[in-house]
Amino acid sequence: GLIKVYLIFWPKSEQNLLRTDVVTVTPWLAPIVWESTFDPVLMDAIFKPQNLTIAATVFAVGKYVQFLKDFLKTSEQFFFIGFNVHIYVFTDRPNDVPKVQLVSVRVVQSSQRWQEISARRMEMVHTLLLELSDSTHFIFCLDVDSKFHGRWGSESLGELVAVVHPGYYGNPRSRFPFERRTKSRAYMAPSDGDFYYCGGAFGGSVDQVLALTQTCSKNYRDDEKEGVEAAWQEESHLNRYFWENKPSKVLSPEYLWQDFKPRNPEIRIIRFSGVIKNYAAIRPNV
Ligand SMILES: CC(=O)N[C@H]1[C@@H](OP(=O)(O)OP(=O)(O)OC[C@H]2O[C@@H](n3ccc(=O)[nH]c3=O)[C@H](O)[C@@H]2O)O[C@H](CO)[C@H](O)[C@@H]1O
Ligand SMILES: [Mn+2]
Repeated sequence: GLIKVYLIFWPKSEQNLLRTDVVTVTPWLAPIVWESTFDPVLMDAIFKPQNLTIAATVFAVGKYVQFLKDFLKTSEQFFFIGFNVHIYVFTDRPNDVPKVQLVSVRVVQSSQRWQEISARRMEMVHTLLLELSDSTHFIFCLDVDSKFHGRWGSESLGELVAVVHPGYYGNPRSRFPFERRTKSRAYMAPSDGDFYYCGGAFGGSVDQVLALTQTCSKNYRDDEKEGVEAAWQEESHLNRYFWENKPSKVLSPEYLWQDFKPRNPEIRIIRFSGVIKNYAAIRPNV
């Protein structure tokens, strides 16, 4: 009797599975994943027998192909080790894609504007997912200008998964860079919003990400027809989507840090991080 009650309150190692310095659950009871809130061995023991296939999409258009080598190399070290992983690389320079197993290359058009390259990812991911729905269980859509530095695994799986943007999580909600103009379909009122999520990493089940990419790409296109481009392109539409459709799991900024930022004390591990880059040298426009 007593010992079982004790175990319910203090599973396994009480020091390890407890974080009191950060918020670990949302007001709609979705977990927020931080180091030491989960047991990686236990998570893998639950998910590995399910024989899941995990897809990741990454766009490397124009000069961004230079980031592929490190992205792919580090994904082999840290991303869903021991799972069936398939990476889909979208590029206009297929000959520059490093030869790595389980990578598929899809040729896409470039654009004169980085904003369009970034924003059009949504509809291309949507098209891909229509083909993958039978063979793939979960998908993550990731920025290419980044490297893995630590485990990113089964603890991140969920129906609809958002990553808290590393740049704003200490700010009051009113300072989140949501789209504030009512003429955009990404509009968020001053009191709206839970977290500010990043466009550089999100995911979920194939069905959920199909719905997300359909809505976000349609809203981006419909805005475009009216001459409107949201403040942070698809990231703005993504944030509006997650406001209306709450993520079932939220990943902490451990899952997308930025190399130029000093590591805050609550960040005990950096799993994935954007590299420092010279925007003027690599983007088609500034
Ligand atoms: C940390 C984070 O969440 N970053 C977001 C932020 O970007 P960043 O400043 O990190 O944007 P970025 O330059 O990495 O562009 C986003 C992604 O688009 C692709 N790309 C872009 C330009 C190009 O010439 N070729 C190319 O392939 C590439 O996969 C890149 O990783 O703002 C962007 C604005 O829309 C996106 O929301 C990014 O996801
Ligand atoms: Mn990026």
